[in-house]
Amino acid sequence: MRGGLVASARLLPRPLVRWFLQRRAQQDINENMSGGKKVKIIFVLGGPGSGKGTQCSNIVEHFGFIHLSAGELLRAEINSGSENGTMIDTIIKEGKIVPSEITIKLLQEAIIKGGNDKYIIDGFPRNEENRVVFESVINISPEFVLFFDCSEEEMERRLLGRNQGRSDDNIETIRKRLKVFVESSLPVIEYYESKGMVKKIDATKPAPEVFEDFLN
Ligand SMILES: Nc1ncnc2c1ncn2[C@@H]1O[C@H](COP(=O)(O)OP(=O)(O)O)[C@@H](O)[C@H]1O
Ligand SMILES: O=c1ccn([C@@H]2O[C@H](COP(=O)(O)OP(=O)(O)O)[C@@H](O)[C@H]2O)c(=O)[nH]1
Ligand SMILES: [Mg+2]
Repeated sequence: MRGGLVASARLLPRPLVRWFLQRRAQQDINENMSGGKKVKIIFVLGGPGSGKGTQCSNIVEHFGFIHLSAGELLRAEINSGSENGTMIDTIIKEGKIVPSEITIKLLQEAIIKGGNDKYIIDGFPRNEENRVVFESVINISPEFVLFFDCSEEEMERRLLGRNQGRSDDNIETIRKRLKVFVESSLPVIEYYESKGMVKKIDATKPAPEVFEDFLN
């Protein structure tokens, strides 16, 4: 039966399948919110190595947010041995951006599982398509967007010293990630800037000072 459904879904036009999945996602999030407060989100953006993860840990310690790192969710998906794992692994090693549907589904599941009303989403949306699909599927606008602004030399230096055994923290992939950040992620920040939603922070400073600037 399930196989039959999957086979029929393959025969349907992609826009129709996408519409159906969006309806399902909105329903799920709405059910999660029913009886509770409206879910609030903050996006945390910045180049690779700008300190997003470090500052998100500080923020959750001081405020009652749940920290969702899109990159961590994707790495967990690889490690779970899911059917998409190999594809995600290849994309991350190449420094490219995973298809929106995959990342958004993982974020949606994490929001529902979190059962909280405040989420800080780290490293997403990474391109305009991510942003548009998230808006239409999840239907929540961020309260504001934090942008950790850091020089490329400093980001490169930090990533080479991160030492977390990541397959993408090597000079070749780092250079590709920096290029993808400029070409695909900066336009997302510019979009939110045009709406007056960005809090930009100088992230080249030492981590405690960056957090101080966030608090002010
Ligand atoms: N302000 C900072 N100054 C120096 N090193 C930092 C700073 N913030 C983070 N780091 C270090 O740089 C590396 C990348 O930080 P991380 O928070 O993982 O960045 P991102 O999530 O943006 O890639 C880590 O090793 C971290 O300890
Ligand atoms: O929404 C996302 C977030 C991450 N990634 C992939 O996961 C990698 C690592 O992301 P993460 O945010 O963990 O890296 P960071 O910027 O923190 O170093 C990225 O380079 C992308 O290949 C992605 O495709 N979509
Ligand atoms: Mg990170």
